[in-house]
Amino acid sequence: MRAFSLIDSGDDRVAHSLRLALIQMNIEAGNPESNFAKMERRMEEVVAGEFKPDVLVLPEMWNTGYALDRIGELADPRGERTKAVVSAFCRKHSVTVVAGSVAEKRAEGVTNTIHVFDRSGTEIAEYSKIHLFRLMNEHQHLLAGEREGRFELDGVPAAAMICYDIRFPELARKLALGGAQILFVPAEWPHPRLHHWRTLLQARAIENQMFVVSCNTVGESGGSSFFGHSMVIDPWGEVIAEAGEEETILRAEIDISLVEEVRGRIPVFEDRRPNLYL
Ligand SMILES: NC(=O)CCC(=O)C(=O)O
Repeated sequence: MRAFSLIDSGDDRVAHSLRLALIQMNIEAGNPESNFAKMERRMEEVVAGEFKPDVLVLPEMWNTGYALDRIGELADPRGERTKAVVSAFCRKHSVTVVAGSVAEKRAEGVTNTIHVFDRSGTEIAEYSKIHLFRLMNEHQHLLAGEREGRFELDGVPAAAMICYDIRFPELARKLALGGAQILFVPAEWPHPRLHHWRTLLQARAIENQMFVVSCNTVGESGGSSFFGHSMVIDPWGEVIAEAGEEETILRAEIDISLVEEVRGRIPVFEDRRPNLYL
């Protein structure tokens, strides 16, 4: 029995509700071995519990953390280790995974990249962070992505942004205009900007009338203190689940039909006048 309800429309089975599990973890900067081992343990713990998730969400740069000085030697070559581990996990447990982001070594440089896998373990999307965060020196060590990240999870149109990307509302709006109903946001966002994090995430949900699912890290590293507060926000802007500042698994079930309902109540997309301000 699948964990979510489905509407059958020929072969196109559309999920109505999705069960989400967000792995809010303390990442050891500069230690991919330890981070892979811990993440694999956490993922197994999540699916072994009573709450059977449809989608697992992992945080930003979970393989290396912000060990940017050594990122070239630490990053996962072409993301191969990440892909092998997560794809096998999806196949084994028939779950989808938004595999946070990992530092990935490519011929041109190191990217901060999300891989998304469906229930069969097939990679269905890849997105590399397009806005690099100067305050944490990303621009000196990482290569920016050049395209947006969209995909479908169990028939639900979705998209991804990474951390600092949420400060760019025009990207979220473009993804929503393209049909996204859930926005996934892996992050590694530190104090003292908790109020920015909460406000920006809620604003992206309210203005685009979509779910926002953000998975942050916790712990201290490189002089930064990552505060957690992973969140699941509905299209009305209500926070339906929020973690504290400790390692945890944040679980929530979302009803996708709420997107249509909210978009029907306040028809923001129909009322836009882009010819006046774009
Ligand atoms: N890892 C990041 O992109 C951090 C972004 C951040 O902290 C911000 O304030 O923006």
